[in-house]
Parts: sequence; structure tokens; C-alpha cells
Amino acid sequence: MKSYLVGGAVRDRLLGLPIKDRDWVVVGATPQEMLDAGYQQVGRDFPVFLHPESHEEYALARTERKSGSGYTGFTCYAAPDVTLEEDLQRRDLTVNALAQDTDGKLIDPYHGQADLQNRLLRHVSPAFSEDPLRVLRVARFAARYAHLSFRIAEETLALMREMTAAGELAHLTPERVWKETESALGTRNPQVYFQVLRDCGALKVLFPELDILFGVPAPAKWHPEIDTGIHTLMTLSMAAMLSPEIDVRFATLCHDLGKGLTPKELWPRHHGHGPAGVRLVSEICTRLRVPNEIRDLAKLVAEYHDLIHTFPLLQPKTIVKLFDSIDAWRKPQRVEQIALTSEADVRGRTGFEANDYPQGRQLRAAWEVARAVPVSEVVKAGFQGPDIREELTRRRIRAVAQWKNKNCPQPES
Ligand SMILES: Nc1ccn([C@@H]2O[C@H](COP(=O)(O)OP(=O)(O)OP(=O)(O)O)[C@@H](O)[C@H]2O)c(=O)n1
Repeated sequence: MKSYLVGGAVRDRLLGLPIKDRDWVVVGATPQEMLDAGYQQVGRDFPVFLHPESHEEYALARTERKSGSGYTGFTCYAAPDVTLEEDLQRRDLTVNALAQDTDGKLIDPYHGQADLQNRLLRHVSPAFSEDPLRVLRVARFAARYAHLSFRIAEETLALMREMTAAGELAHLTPERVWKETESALGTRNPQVYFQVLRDCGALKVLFPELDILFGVPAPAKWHPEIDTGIHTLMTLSMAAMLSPEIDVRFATLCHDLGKGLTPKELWPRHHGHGPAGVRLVSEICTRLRVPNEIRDLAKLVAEYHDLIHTFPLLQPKTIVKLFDSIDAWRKPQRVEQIALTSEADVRGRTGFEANDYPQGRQLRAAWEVARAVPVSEVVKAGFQGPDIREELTRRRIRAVAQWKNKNCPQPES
């Protein structure tokens, strides 16, 4: 039996990047031999074992053949006669089909090293199309390595287009789509993921609410980039620079979905697009089983992002009501999250990238003022039951008004 380091660990070591997990392939062994050597079996569908000490994953070399339609129809063949090359051949990308033996020697039958040097994401073989998840994986890798100038090989993009056109993506479970999307949102350039999905037609299948934004114009005065789809990807790129949080990035991605609902004859204006988009955010999140916390922020951002832009014009009463509406009292992190998404919206426009966003600072400052109003003094003053809440709101509004008079000049008209 011989073990080889494979997949991401080899790829990322060659790229000089930190290594997350180390996966191994074992050639020439039976499951019984692995168990006898002290490995613990964990794979349900494939023979995968955990090393007795390192607890790293060791998978028996295997081939896979598609035996039916969709994502589930696989026949897996793992036996001591499966070679390393055969195992590597079933993998998605050449840069993921590299192996390294225990002496550090590289085994590279599909020229993954050359593709790493050429910054090319290229599929290993036609077997790529047996797994529709790979369309999303390639988009995710393109996002993850965009800062290193990686691009997708033409023939791979063509295959991704074919798979999408053949309806293969319909076989993906919502959980898998969200898992890949969530990982992609965590990369440095999440907008690349959505751009690649658009390039191969998958955005229309998986995120029609986003796809429809391409071709929807917004007023050139506010949006020199004009196209709402382009603006959306620009805001996502900006959000990724402003915050590492998936919640903030996803909310930014969804903030303008309502513009897809505006009747053409009203273009390029989109009056009321914020509240209108809330339903679409809900629909995406229900469909993909997006965690509630992420969904709820995205809905609030869709609804309130335009209000935050007008912050200096807001009445103190409206500001305190906003804190109520976003439930900032119990979830104070939302103030920061909403300030960041609104900033991403403003700076995610051609020529506005380096702009200041004072409204974000004003929102945060007003929040500190409102939250500092002590409830204990309201109680001490003798208020009881629901009157406590009412008096607290009154005092908060007063405090915000005083702060606003001093610190928040009205913009010149
Ligand atoms: N649908 C898939 C999933 C995985 N793989 C192969 O299995 C390896 C391990 O997959 P995974 O752990 O998901 O990704 P990594 O490439 O290790 O990358 P990461 O750093 O994100 O873990 C990949 O390198 C690739 O060779 C594949 O070919 N097709």
C-alpha cells in the first residue's frame, strides 16, 4: 500500500498558499488492510478512512462512472488494482489532480503544474460533466484565485455551458448550491463567482432574480455604470473589501433585487424597489435554505438601504424607529452590518469607489446615542408596564435629536 497527498493541499502548497486540509489517496489496499492498520472507516458512499493519529482523510483509490441521471447516479469502484492515475483522472480540474508521494515527489499526469503556472482552471477529462456541482466549484475557484490572475480555460467554460444547457444543474440539492455559494461569498472576489455563473448560463437557473438585473438600467446620474447587474457585482466586490462577513456580502448582493420588478416603462427609475425586493430575498433564501440570520439581514438591507443614504434628512423619530425595525436592541451588530452594506452600495459604482460615506458614521453615532439612554432611569421615574417602553422611546428620540442638531448638518440643496 502506498499513500499520496492529493487535491487542495498539493495545489495550495505549489501556489505558496496556506493549506487547510490534507487529503490522501491510498493505492493497493483493501478496506480490511486499512482497518488492520488502525484506520477508522468514515466514508458512507466511498471507502474513506481516518488516520489513527493525524485523523487526516485517507481514501482508497477509486474510479467513478455515471450510471444514471443526475447527481446521485454514480457507480464507485475502489479496489487494490485502481491506479493513482485513474483516481486522478476522475477529478474536476487539472490543478486539483496533482499528487505528491511521501518523499515529496510530484505526480502530475494531467499537467496540473503547468496549468498552475499558466493560471488556468482546466478540466481533466470529459468525466468532468458527470458532476454538475463542478460548475459551481469552478466558479468558486475562479473567485478564490482571481487575485492571482487565474482564468477558466475556454474548453472548460464551454463544457460548463453545455452542462447548464442540458439541465444538469436541476439535479443539485439546495444545500449544495448554498454551501458552494457561501464558500464563494467568503473569497476575496465573490463577484467573480456570480460573473462566471452568468457566463455559463447558470445564474439564470440558480439565481434568476439576480440574472434578470443584467440589462435593467438605473439613472446615469447616480449610476454611471447604468446596468443594475453590473452595479450589483460592483457592490459585492466593494462589500468584500469592507467586511469578511458572509451576512454583509450576501445582503449586499441582494440589496437591489427589487429593481428587477420595475415595469420597463418606468425605467430607469425604481421607486420603491427596496421594499419590493424583500419578497425576492425571501424567495431565494427559502429555495436555497439560507440560514435565517443571513436571510433576515438581507431582507432588512433590501428594505432600508435607501433610507440610510438619506440619513441627514431623517427625523429623530424615524431614526429610532429604524433601530426598532432592525431590532438593533437585541441584535446591535446589525447597525454595523447595515452601515457597511449601504456603504458598499454607494461605493460600488463607477467613479464612486473612493468616496466617503458619512451616513455610515452618522448611523453608528446615532445608535450609540440611542442605546446609551438608561432604562433604569425610566423605571426610577415611576413608569410601569408598556409605559416604560413608550417613555424610553421618547427619551431616545430626544437624545438623538439633540445629537443630530449638533453633529449632523443638513446637506446643502
Ligand atoms: N465535485 C468534486 C469534488 C472534489 N473533487 C476532487 O476532490 C478533491 C478534494 O475536494 P475538496 O476538499 O472539496 O476541495 P479541495 O480541492 O481540497 O479544496 P479546498 O482547499 O477548498 O478544500 C479536489 O481537489 C478534487 O480533486 C472533484 O474532483 N470533484
